[in-house]
This record gives sequence, C-alpha cells and structure tokens, in this order.
Amino acid sequence: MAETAKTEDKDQAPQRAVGTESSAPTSPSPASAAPAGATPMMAQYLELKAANADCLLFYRMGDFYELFFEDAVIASRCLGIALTKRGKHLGEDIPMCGVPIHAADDYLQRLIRAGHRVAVCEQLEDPAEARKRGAKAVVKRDVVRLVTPGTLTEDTLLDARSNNFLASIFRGPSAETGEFAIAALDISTGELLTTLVRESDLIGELMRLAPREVLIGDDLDDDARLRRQIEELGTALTPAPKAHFDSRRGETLLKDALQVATLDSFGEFAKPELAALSGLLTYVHITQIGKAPLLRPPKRHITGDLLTIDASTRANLELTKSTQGDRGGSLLAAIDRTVTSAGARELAHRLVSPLTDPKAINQRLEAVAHLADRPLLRQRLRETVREAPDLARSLARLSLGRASPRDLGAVRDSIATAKGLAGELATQGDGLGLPDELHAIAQRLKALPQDLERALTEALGADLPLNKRDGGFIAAGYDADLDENRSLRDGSRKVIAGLQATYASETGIKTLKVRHNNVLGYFVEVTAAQAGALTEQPHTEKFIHRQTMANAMRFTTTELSELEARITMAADRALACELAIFNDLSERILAGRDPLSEAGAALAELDCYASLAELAIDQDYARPKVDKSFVFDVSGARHPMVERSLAKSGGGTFIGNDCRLVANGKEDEASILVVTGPNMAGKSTFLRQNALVVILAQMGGFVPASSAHIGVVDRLFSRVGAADDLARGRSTFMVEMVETASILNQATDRSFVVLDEIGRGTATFDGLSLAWAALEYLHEVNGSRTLFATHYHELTALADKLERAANATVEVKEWKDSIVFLYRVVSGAADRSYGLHVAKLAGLPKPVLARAAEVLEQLERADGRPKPSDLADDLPLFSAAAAQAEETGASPLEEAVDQLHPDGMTPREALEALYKLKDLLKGA
Ligand SMILES: Nc1ncnc2c1ncn2[C@@H]1O[C@H](COP(=O)(O)OP(=O)(O)OP(=O)(O)O)[C@@H](O)[C@H]1O
Repeated sequence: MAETAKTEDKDQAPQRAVGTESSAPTSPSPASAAPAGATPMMAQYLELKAANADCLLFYRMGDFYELFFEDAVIASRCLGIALTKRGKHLGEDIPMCGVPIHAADDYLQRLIRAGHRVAVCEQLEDPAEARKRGAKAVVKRDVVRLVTPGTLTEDTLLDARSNNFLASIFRGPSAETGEFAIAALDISTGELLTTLVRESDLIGELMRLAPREVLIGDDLDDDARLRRQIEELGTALTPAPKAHFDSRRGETLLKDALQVATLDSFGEFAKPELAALSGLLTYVHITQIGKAPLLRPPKRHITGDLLTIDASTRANLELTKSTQGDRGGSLLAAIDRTVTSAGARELAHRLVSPLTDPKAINQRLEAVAHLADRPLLRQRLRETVREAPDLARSLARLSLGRASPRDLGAVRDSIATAKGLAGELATQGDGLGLPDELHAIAQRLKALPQDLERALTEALGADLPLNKRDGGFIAAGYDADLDENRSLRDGSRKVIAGLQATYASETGIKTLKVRHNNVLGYFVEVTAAQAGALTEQPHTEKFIHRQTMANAMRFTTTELSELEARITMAADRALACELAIFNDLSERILAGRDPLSEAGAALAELDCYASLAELAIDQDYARPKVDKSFVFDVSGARHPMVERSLAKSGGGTFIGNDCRLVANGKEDEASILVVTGPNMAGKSTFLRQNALVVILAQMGGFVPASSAHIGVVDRLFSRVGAADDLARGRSTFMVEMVETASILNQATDRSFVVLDEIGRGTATFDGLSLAWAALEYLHEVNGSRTLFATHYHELTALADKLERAANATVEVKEWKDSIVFLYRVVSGAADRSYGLHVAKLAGLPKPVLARAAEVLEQLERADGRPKPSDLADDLPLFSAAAAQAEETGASPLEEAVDQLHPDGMTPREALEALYKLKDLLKGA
C-alpha cells in the first residue's frame, strides 16, 4: 500500500483479477489510528475504516473497490474471490481483494444477503487533481454511503415485487400498557408508516411489514427474548444508541424531511412514535451521509384500523409465504394478477393489512366490482398500466442522487402512461361515473406535470445507459453546446480514421494500423518485421517510438496526440454538458415529486384493483357483503391454494362448502362449529378457507365463494395442533398451550378463531379436557366466531350442552372396505374416525393394519377409554397378531373359499369341499 496518486492510474486497475478463492491467511488488524510511518494512503484508509468499524469498507481505487485486512478475508470467503496481498503493515503482508466497479452491485447484494454491512468509499477527485498537489498526494476519498439491508435503492439489490422496509421500534415509557411504537420506511419507494402496538402484537406487526432490518435502541439490546423473536423473522437487527430515539428530535427530523412547519395534517403522533421516527430518520441520515431520501406523507395506523393477525396465524395461513418459506403456494401467489412491480407491492401490502372499517372496505370493493363488470375497460387499463415503469423506485433514487438516465426515462414513460390511463378512465362519463377510489386515482393521474414529460421527451435520446457517466443519453439537437462538442469529438475521430490511410501510403507499410488503448491513447502499430523502416530517417521525424511488443512496435505522432487531446477535451465537455442537463432535469423532476409520487401510488393502486377484478372473473369469486354485523355466512366457499393445486395437478374439482357462524346472535344461531370427520376428509382445508375469506374480504377483494356476508372481524386467529418447536426449546404441547392462551386472552366477540386439533399434543384425557375447557371459555367469555376441528369425538357432546355450539362433519362414503372422500361439510357429528381406512390408503403394512384393527375392537368394546395399563393386560401381544396375518393378508381358509366355484361343482364335490373347510378351520 505504498501508493500515491500516481500509482492509482486507472489503467493499472483492471489487471487485478477477480478469480476463485485462494487460501485465507490470518490477517493483521489495522490499528484504529494510523501508526507513525504509515503511507499517506494507508493513513487515509485506516482513518475511514476506524470511522466505519462495523462495516466492510469498499475503498475505491480506479475501476475497483478494494478491501483490505480482515475485510478482505471476510469478503473473499463470502464472495469466492481471490485473496491477494498488497504492501506491508507493521511488517506483515496486507491481505487484499477487489471487486470491479461494473459488477459491484452483484457483490454488494451477496454481502448484504450474508448479513454484512458495507461502507462505500469513493474518490472525490480525479487522480490528476491529486497529482497537482505533489507526487505523494493521496486522492481525496470519503465514505458516501453505508449499504445495509434496510437502506437499499438499486433495482439489482431489491426484489421488485416486495417492499424493503427499515423498521425502528421504541418501547414506550408506560410499563403497564407495554406499548411499542414502530416506524418503518421503505427508502426505495418513500413509504413511511408508524403505529403503536401492544407488546403481544409487536411480532405480528413486524411480520406484517416484513422489514429487512430492524433498529432497536441499545436499551432494548439486552432483551434476549425480543432479539430472538426479531431474528426468527429472518431480519437483520441493528442496535442504535438510545439517544437517537428522542421524540423531540423525531418531530424536528420529520418536519425537516417533509418540509412542513407542523405535523398536524398527518394526525397526532404519540411520543413513542416520534421517538421511533427519530431513531429511524437518524439512522437514514447516518447511512445516506446526509442525503435526503424521498418521503411520502406518513401513514399512521391507529389500533384497530387494521385486522390484527398475529405471527403464527400469518405463517399458518401462508399469506405471503408457504410453509416451505417460498412465495409459490402462498395466498399471495394464488391471487396475484398484477402486471407491474409497484402493483404487486400494493397487492401484497393490502393482503397483509386487511382493514376493519366496512366503509373503506366497501369503497375498495366498489372499485373492484366496477372493473370486474367491464371486461373491455379492464383489459385496456391492464394493457396500458403494464407499460408503466416503477416510478416510486426511480423517484427514490433521484432523491438520493443515485439515479441513472433510465430513471429519467422511467419518469417520462410513467407520465405518458398516466396520461393514457387518465384518458381511459375519463371515458367513463368524465370520471363522474367512477367509484370513489377509481375517481381519486384518475384525479391523481391527471394532476401530472405534462410540461415535464415534454421536456424529458425532447431531452432524452433513444438509448439510455445505466450509468450517467457513460453519456450519450441526451438527444442530438437538444443543446447547441453539447452538439458542438460532440461534432468536434466525432470530427477528430474521423480525421484519425483517415490518418491510417495517409500514414500507410507515406511509409509504404500497407498493414499499418491506428489503434487506441487506455494506456497509450491513440498510436500507430506496425508488425515487428516492418518496424525497422519507422525507426530510420526520414520517418523518425514523425513517428515517435512508444512501445515494443513481441510481434509489434507502437509509435505516436504529434498530430495524433493533438487530435487525441482535442477528442478528450471535446468528449469531456460533451459529458459535462450531459451531466449538467441530467442535473437540471433531475431537479425539475424533484420539484414535482409530490404529484409524481401520488401518480406512482395511483398507478400501483389501479394495477391492484384491475388485478383483483381479473382474479374475480377468472376464478369466479364473489363480491362479499361486508358490514358491522357479527355474521359470517358463506356459501360454496373454496380454498384458493388447494383449489389451485388441484387444478394444476389435475386432481379434480374443489368442492365448495357453506359455513354460517353468528356471534351475539339469537339462541339458535351457532357461533361455534365443532368439525369432526376422518383424517384427510378436508377439515383443515375447510377451516382455513373460511379464515382466508375473512382476509380477502377485508382487504377489499372478492372471495372464493358463491356468496359471502362478513361482519367485520377485529382479530383473526388460526392455530394448528403444533409441531415441535425444538429450535426454541419448546415442546409441541407447550407451543400449543402458549398459543391457545394468547387466543383466550385476546379474542373478542368480533374475532374469528380457527383451532385445528388443539390439545392433541398431550395425553388423550389431558388434551381432551383442555380442548373442552377452551371451547367452553370461547363460548362463554370470548364469544368469538369459532371453527374447531377435532378428532376427539367426545367434544361433539358440547353441541348439546352449549347453546351456541353446533356440530359439523365432512362426509365420506364407505365403499368396498375403503372410504371415498366427498369433501362435503354437513351438520352433525362423524360416526367414526376411519383412521384405519386412511392408514390403509397411506400404504401401512398389512400386519400393522390387522393388529390395529384388533386393538381398535378391544378399545371400542371397553366402556369408555381404557387406561394404557388396561391395554397391556387385556390384549394379546403385538407379535402374535402380526404372525397371523401373512403378507398377502388372506388366511388359508379365505384362500380356500376363494378357490371354490360352486356353479361348476357336483353335489358330492360341494360336500367334500365343505369338510375340507371345516378341517382348515380346526387347524387354524
Ligand atoms: N373441499 C375439497 N374439495 C376437494 N378436495 C379437497 C377438499 N378439501 C380437502 N381436499 C383435499 O383433501 C386433502 C386433505 O385435506 P385436509 O388436510 O383438509 O384434511 P383433514 O381432514 O384436515 O385431515 P387431517 O385430519 O388428517 O389433518 C387436501 O389436501 C385436498 O387435496
């Protein structure tokens, strides 16, 4: 690292290869302050590294970001790139690796995914500038940005169809209420949210937002339980100084960021919310090094305006991820018909945040219905909106000074698309015939600055590069200065092209070439065999020797050098012109960022509504009636994911089922349904589909049913008799009980509770008694609409005992010693469980089935359920029964009967056969 500005020549850089990993030596650590004798460049590096100790430092050198010391060892391992050495520090080699600038995003993404944070340090001047200060001067550098999982903006680092939230949580001072405030910002779109939640709802709310990074004050840092819960969400956890979470500071930061004098128009923020905002905005300030991100007006959620869904329920219902952890197989994947990334994000957001206000829900439903009823309009809107680029993300990059010419193009195209869509919507009786939500969308699309589109259309050329420094994106004829410099540059290039022929004829060397590279610039190249002529008079006057290669010799001429200088100057000037125009256009866009942001949101909403309408028609969904009643009444409801997978696998049609539950209803109206039925009959499917109907209805979508009436639900719970949670050190039963407790403690008469085989994780009687008591409690105290599936047939007795409980069962038909599933839910209790039939279908070995049948018979003969000790005394040993049943499953007697053909026997043969059978029976 004994380099100065001179050795940082860009041409040196590409020779540092990015290859495969080599063995990693232990690296010397840099001292926090530069020790005496460190080279100026190392002193600079060490200072920057010390200021960003928790990050890997991407240190810009020419066309590479270099990493040194421990950072190099970590990055080379994580990225699988070669670890080399460069210079010495305190007598030891300095480990080093590098990533080329053009591929940096890819490497950044991998490092961030692996949980690292990266400080990006750029050169703030040209090495030539530094050289002017002296041969040993170091190029000025500084960290321009910290890249962390929650602060990404580049498309290459982001999932286009998901939000990328950074969340900050703050525990309010009131210990009794245990309130937490959450503030969350998607820096890549500008969406800003705050909310206050009870401690018990904190993780569910975080799961709703699915942040990539969570900030907590260092006072919460030693709350091991909280840390574990957050980490289990797969989120990066970043501690920040408690002092950053200050409500007064939060208010100031937010006002500054929104450029407003008062926050009144955004609702009344509680102090804990402002403190969480303070932590959030301070962190953004630190990571963006003072650059102000795009902020949309903050949305506050007050308790109760969203359907509360806890973390287990979200996971259990597979809202955005299947139990395997991927998007496919989730409810979101089943319903997503959006055609833009922004629309997909809006749909996902609505799905995880269903509303509770019937008026707002019905407004959304009205918009979906309008588009569902008008196939032509819907089709035209979808075709047009498909063309809309991701405006929110482009605006966010523009705000942070990270935009590319393509972002300018995105703004231009978005305005054009918005104009087209506003026109389509206006054909609906000048917008007057539109439902409120669509009308509001049309208004926002119309309110766009059209002169900006004109300016961008005039200014931008056809090819928009990803990097503005590549130039060439401003159209010819837009700027006279630019045109002049371009023609100077291109003119000189033409002259150079002509020089090759001139030099060839002057020297008589036909193969003479004029070439260009980054080290020599323009030069004349001849083969080694012909080089001699140019090193002799009269040519030595003109051709100045520069380089001897194995097969060639290279020369320059004064003419070439002058032309090159002219080209470089003209090209630099042209680029400077383009960059100035870029900045000017960016500023004009940012001046109109509010209407543009609104239009971006409107485009996303329109895509989302059209998508829900398309789904409704495509999948035959019905508009639900949503009101403040306590009714849940659906006919022919289906499970979107099971239906989809049946259709995909050709596994038959899904059988729709009715379900009616009424809380606080009349005496004969059940609020609790106890569902019994054989394994595999469709109980779980039935339970979940009703929970999913609640979610879809309250997000403002149509539902997979022929009709639905939903009295809004405040909290939704869905539990399945749990699997072991060994990672958390809790047994099946413990998990079940913790979750059941949380339901019994929180569910209200407005809640919807789905319990699937709760109590199965312990001894039969314990489980049965707990399930029994929980159902009684739900009936007497909570009063929630409840679906309870169980294999404890004893629980069906509750329907007689409890006024508002009823039984339902899933029909099956016995056929030839087997069962056929009808998937029809009917009232009444299952007569038996058919467990053995299902086990047979599953291919259990026949001896096991035969033995199980014996045990079952004994058990059923006994009065009530026997104790395990009774079983041991009364029943023959397992091995004896197993020996009886041969692999074929048929006894010798059965086989002999099977061989008989009575129609072809004489009376005497028949008599003999009968004696034989008697003998066989005796022998058995
Ligand atoms: N209404 C339906 N129409 C068609 N097929 C269905 C229906 N309901 C369920 N199925 C099919 O039956 C399978 C089993 O359903 P499900 O898991 O709901 O049964 P279950 O009664 O809960 O079983 P277990 O008691 O063993 O947990 C589903 O995966 C699906 O393929």
